[in-house]
Amino acid sequence: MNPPNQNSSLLLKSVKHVIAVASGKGGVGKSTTTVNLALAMARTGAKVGVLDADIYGPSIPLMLGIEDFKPDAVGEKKMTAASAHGITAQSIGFLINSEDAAIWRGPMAAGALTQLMNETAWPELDYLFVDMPPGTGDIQLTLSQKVPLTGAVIVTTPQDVALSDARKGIQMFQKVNVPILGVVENMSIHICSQCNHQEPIFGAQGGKRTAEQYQVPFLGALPLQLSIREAMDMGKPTLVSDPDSAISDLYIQIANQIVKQVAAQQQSSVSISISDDE
Ligand SMILES: Nc1ncnc2c1ncn2[C@@H]1O[C@H](COP(=O)(O)OP(=O)(O)OP(=O)(O)O)[C@@H](O)[C@H]1O
Repeated sequence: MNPPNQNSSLLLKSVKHVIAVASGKGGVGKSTTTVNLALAMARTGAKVGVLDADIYGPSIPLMLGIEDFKPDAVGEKKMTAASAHGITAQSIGFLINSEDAAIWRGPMAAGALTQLMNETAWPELDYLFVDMPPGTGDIQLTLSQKVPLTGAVIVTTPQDVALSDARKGIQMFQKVNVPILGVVENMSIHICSQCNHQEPIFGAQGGKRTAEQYQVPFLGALPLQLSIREAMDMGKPTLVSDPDSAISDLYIQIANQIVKQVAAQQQSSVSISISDDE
């Protein structure tokens, strides 16, 4: 058996683990979840970065309040990344106009993204989260093959249309031997900011059922809550604006689950390589 993702053509020497965050469907809260999980992980003392590879809607500069950042050259071939709230961030949005990128064909977009990853002067990082473009087409497939991924986290909402796309995402990563670290169910339940009434607007437990169906870990659920959106729009994600809240705690729990899954993957790929050598 082959070690996971052995065809990766990019090697990031300063980055220990690269984690893709993907969703089959757009708008399910992939970027929001990526940013908050990265900040949650940084709170545990890990060195964390985020790469915004969502060419159709690079939103991480806005979410981290760093829209005006412009990378500087480092030597002849590399460029700096931004830093915000204790994490490192690089975005396709710092370099190109998203309206131009939206019409790029698959190979061009995948080429630009792998170049962005390779030509950034990343500091030493324990985890680099890659906010993938939504969907499971050529761009996503090429990225999953070219980037040396430790694993993928799938973000979904609980309704059927999002779940069916999330399943396609799981299948895509499995096809290229990228381990699924788990499924996060976002917008799981709506909590009213006035009366705290809880309502499963998009259905209940769909992400959990999908994880069970594919026998991959269920990492946790996040509510649909006004404060999460408001914090993001201000460039101060919940982990920054309200670090001791129940919501921040949920992100921290999910981040801890991811750390555990990464460790489990490392162990299983070590044992796969050992048995390969025999
Ligand atoms: N749990 C949540 N509660 C409230 N609002 C949320 C939640 N998650 C995301 N949002 C909001 O939903 C909108 C879409 O989120 P986001 O941009 O993270 O989605 P996405 O899946 O990355 O979208 P795209 O695929 O278009 O890039 C944003 O306005 C964000 O603030």
